[in-house]
Amino acid sequence: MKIHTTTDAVLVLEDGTVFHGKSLGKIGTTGGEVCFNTGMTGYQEIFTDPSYYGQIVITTVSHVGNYGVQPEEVESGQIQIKGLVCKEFSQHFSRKTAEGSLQEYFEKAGIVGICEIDTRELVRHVRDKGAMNAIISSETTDVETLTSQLAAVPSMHGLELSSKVTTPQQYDLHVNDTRFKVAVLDLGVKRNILNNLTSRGCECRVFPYGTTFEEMEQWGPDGYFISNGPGDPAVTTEAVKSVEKILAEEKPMFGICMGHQILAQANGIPTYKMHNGHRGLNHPVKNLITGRSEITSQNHGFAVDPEAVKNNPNVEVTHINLNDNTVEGIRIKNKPAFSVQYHPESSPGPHDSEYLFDLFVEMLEKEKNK
Ligand SMILES: NC(=O)CC[C@H](N)C(=O)O
Repeated sequence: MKIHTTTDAVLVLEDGTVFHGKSLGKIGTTGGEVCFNTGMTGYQEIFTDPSYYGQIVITTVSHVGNYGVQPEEVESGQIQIKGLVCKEFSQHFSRKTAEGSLQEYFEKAGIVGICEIDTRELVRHVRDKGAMNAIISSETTDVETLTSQLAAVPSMHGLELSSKVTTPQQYDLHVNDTRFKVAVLDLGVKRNILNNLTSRGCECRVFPYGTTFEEMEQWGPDGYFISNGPGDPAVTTEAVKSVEKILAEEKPMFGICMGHQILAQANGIPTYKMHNGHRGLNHPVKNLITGRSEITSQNHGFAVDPEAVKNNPNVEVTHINLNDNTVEGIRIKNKPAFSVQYHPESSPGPHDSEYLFDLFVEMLEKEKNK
């Protein structure tokens, strides 16, 4: 195995904090919003999840790269993170099915990162101070230069990013025995969400961000799926317009993460930026309908306003987060529409919540037989 040489690298946070470490991936400079993921496994799925577009990921797991990479573990066609921060970055990998090292994978994709950082200290800092922008460089360690470059990194607040990661053109996913036709509004959809739909007999037509309800409706779908995606949901307004029409026409719909935030907004419920988001595979959520709890996979930095949900006569809270009571799921009273803030497709993560895809299919069945 070819071992790549490392060089000094530096991480500069928006609040002036500086961490020194070693380079990983491509030698270069990169900026984005720092966020931390508390999962122990699943780095390739995380790095290719389009919802991470524009973000620098810190992994709290201390050892990254040790099981290499393989093509089946991608959630989209490319690496989406802007950069990686970790403690130990392993250039050696050991797994029978792995096809290459994470180092080569990053180099090929031009991804810059930094390792040999005290990630415990860094995560505590970000946890206490809240989400902020940062810059990583292995080209220069001159903090002054980097601080001035950091000023040009856009704030995640008010940033529309779905248009950057959505499919450029609509495409179809066929299944052998089509039970239902589902129109997917792609705000940055993860592959495993689509797999969960097709494996349940849903033929999907995936539409780009900005597609109107009328354009999707022409295909004659049985229901709609509104996907996850990066950026600030408050400015993902084109999707809100489509969902308002889906609701007005009483068409079945299911939304995940960004899709959940869009369904909330279509009901007049605003979103807000969290102090720190939820990112990892171990977030406890309670289903208020069944009383059962589930361990969920999460990746979001915004959430829906709990007061506005409570005061909305048309919306019911179906799931809450057991760590901080944030709203994790809603359904619309007397309409076939529901959504969750977390990721039932997991990937990576436990499969406790896959039942939500079954509920969607049951809903499609019920509506079709009406
Ligand atoms: N995974 C997602 O869909 C994330 C939604 C949104 N970008 C957020 O951070 O809250």
